[in-house]
Amino acid sequence: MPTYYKYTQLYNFARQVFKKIGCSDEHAEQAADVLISADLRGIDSHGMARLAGYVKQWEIKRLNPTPNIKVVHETPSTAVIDGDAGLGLVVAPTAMQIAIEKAQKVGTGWVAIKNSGHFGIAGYHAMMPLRYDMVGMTMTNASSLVTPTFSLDKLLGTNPIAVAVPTEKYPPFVADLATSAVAYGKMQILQRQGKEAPLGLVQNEQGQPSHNPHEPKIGGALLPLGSDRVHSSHKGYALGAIVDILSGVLPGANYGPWVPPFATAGNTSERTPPVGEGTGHFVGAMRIDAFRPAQDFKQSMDHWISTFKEAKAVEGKEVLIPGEPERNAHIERLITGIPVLPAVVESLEKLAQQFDLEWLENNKAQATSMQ
Ligand SMILES: NC(=O)c1ccc[n+]([C@@H]2O[C@H](COP(=O)([O-])OP(=O)(O)OC[C@H]3O[C@@H](n4cnc5c(N)ncnc54)[C@H](O)[C@@H]3O)[C@@H](O)[C@H]2O)c1
Ligand SMILES: O=C(O)C[C@H](O)C(=O)O
Repeated sequence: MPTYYKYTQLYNFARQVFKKIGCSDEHAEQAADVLISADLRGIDSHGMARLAGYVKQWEIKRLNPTPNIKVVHETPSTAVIDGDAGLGLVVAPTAMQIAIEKAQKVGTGWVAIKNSGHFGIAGYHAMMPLRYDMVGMTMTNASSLVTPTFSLDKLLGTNPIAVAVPTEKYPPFVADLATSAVAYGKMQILQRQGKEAPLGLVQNEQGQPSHNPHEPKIGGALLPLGSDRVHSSHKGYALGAIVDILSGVLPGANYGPWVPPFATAGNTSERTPPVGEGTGHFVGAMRIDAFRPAQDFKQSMDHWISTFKEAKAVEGKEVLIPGEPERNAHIERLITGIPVLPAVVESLEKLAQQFDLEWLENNKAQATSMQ
């Protein structure tokens, strides 16, 4: 059974932990905001559940809490950023801010990032340009846990893509998804719950279908989006490869199996020597009015959304717009609080002890009253 916490409690706890590892106030707030947005949006795989993983990165000296994030190459519409081994949770929003400023000046901004780390949910960064009437796009490579179609080798990360599009009266369109059949974080949730994985998400060491959510740690792997060749895993493989090339090869970050493992990832071995610097991301912002008056576009987007919402649904189901489930979770969790599984509570309790924070003791009572 999960325990429910107010998002402000979790946000403050995460912020304090980031400060304890040496982050500035500004960086700690930014990093905590990305994590808590994941939990609020119902993406339990990438919120507070990952906090201990970022601390672990710092403990093994893979994370610089005081990075000098700088532009190392640029044109009016593009830049390459060196994240100085900082938290991806901070480096990616910094890069997106630069992309937005470029788009404000010349219509679009594209920023490739090297020497960064795990950036949390791609959707957070992709949504940043929305308030400027811009389309946002984000992607990142990640620890290699995914096989290319027909392979036994884990050469790709779960490499997510997110695209956020502004609207007039409807909530924005926000597609935010791993290019693997499932994000590894969802396997971690099954591991915490002691549950099996449905077939089609992982394969075992021999490349056979498996129900074991631990497979990526014991010689097996995650499958690309599509699961197998018959069901179009070659397209998931291609999408994951595109993300890896733009995020890794383009800026000079590591790519493929050289992407450094995130501390809690299934694949813990690091392939050396590296072929680039750290983990890579790619972000972009496109000003709508560089193409068409923003108001016209947003009205058409509303029409697009209403058309899809009105589509005839199969019995007992509803057609959803990408971003809708997360927005519904956000509204609900502001009221109910955020459910945290026992294994995650335990990891947070350990952090509280490690950093001499009193958070969990104080909040258990309040948490109970929210259920
Ligand atoms: N930082 C990293 O290295 C990394 C790697 C992989 C994934 N992630 C993050 O993990 C999170 C989860 O990814 P995932 O692939 O498990 O997500 P998912 O499989 O839950 O898919 C989510 C997307 O599908 C949409 N969606 C869900 N149901 C829908 C429906 N019925 N109709 C229309 N759209 C629907 C959602 O709105 C969302 O855009 C994402 O936020 C992603 O960015 C991060
Ligand atoms: O956990 C990782 O290494 C990548 C990502 O966050 C995922 O959940 O797939």
